[in-house]
Amino acid sequence: MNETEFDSDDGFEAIVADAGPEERAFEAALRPRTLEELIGQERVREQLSLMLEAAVARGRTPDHVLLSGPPGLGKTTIAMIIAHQLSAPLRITSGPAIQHAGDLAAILSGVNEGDVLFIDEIHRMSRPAEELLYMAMEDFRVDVIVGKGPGATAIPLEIPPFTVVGATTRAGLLPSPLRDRFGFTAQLDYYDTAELHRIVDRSAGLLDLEVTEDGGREIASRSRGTPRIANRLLRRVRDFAEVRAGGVINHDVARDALALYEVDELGLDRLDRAVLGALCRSFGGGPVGVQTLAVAVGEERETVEELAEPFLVRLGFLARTPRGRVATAAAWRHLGLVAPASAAQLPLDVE
Ligand SMILES: Nc1ncnc2c1ncn2[C@@H]1O[C@H](COP(=O)(O)OP(=O)(O)OP(=O)(O)O)[C@@H](O)[C@H]1O
Ligand SMILES: [Mg+2]
Repeated sequence: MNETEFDSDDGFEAIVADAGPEERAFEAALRPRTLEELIGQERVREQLSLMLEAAVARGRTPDHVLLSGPPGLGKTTIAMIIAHQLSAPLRITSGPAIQHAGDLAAILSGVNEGDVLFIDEIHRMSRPAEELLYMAMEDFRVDVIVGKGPGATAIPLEIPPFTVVGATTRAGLLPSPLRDRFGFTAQLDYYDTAELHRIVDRSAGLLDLEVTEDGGREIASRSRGTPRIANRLLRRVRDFAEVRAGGVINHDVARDALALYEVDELGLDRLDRAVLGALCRSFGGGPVGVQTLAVAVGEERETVEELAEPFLVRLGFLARTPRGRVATAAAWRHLGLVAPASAAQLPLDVE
């Protein structure tokens, strides 16, 4: 095992980790405000634009919208755009904040006609709240149960027509009665390098940065198909360019800055490489249980499962098999190691 690669006391600043307040403000500043400003996701953009325009023309509230897809692809951004295009107020809540049906009833009783109610992480609502929500979405009327036991009474609550925009990273976890109440579902996909390049250029423009063509492409190609990561990398490269390179972001500056931050040419960060490194060097390429793997890199199991593995799986470097995690021959190659003859080749028989 190469200790220096991940045996460090400053922990992993995973490039996909949750943002702090400063990062969130930066993100908010770069959010496209209209459908025209949104880059990529052509089909979703066109479908939404049609639906919203039709609703406005008819003077009706549009269908409820469900946005699903991995983190950082634009769900919150699109929810805000929907309200903006409708010139409607946006009310924001989230699944974890709605644990009792009463929490939702309180929100619904404050809804005005035409409001857009954004429910982030909608798959994390409680069951009773989910049931109340889909009744509200369908009939614009719910019975709120007041009191308990034999004395409980149902008080009908009329809700003016409104639009729910739900966002989820796990559409599969939504019960189908709830999923069925959404007239429009958009599945967001990873962005290609050309789209990410346009996003980098747009952000650079907003931040008044000079980024050359090859500099922008270098950042885009290390962004893991994800706009949020493209913006994050741009931010780090900006610091480097300002302090060490006179401000201009060209190919070499982008490459050197990202090398400094340990983001490699495929976008793997230190955590990703630590996981792959442990898998290959300490466990001979697996199979090894995820818990054992997590201990080997000094991280929580959830961190490995949620932050590192999805991308490694997407790249075809790691497979989740019934017997544990397995490194593929491509993973060995990426680490500059010689794959043993037994190393898994894709496609694998997995789960
Ligand atoms: N299509 C796009 N064009 C330009 N920028 C985008 C696009 N999609 C996302 N972004 C940028 O990426 C950042 C993250 O997007 P957003 O917050 O909407 O992601 P999300 O899908 O809601 O993520 P999460 O699941 O973590 O909530 C935003 O700051 C936004 O500026
Ligand atoms: Mg979001």
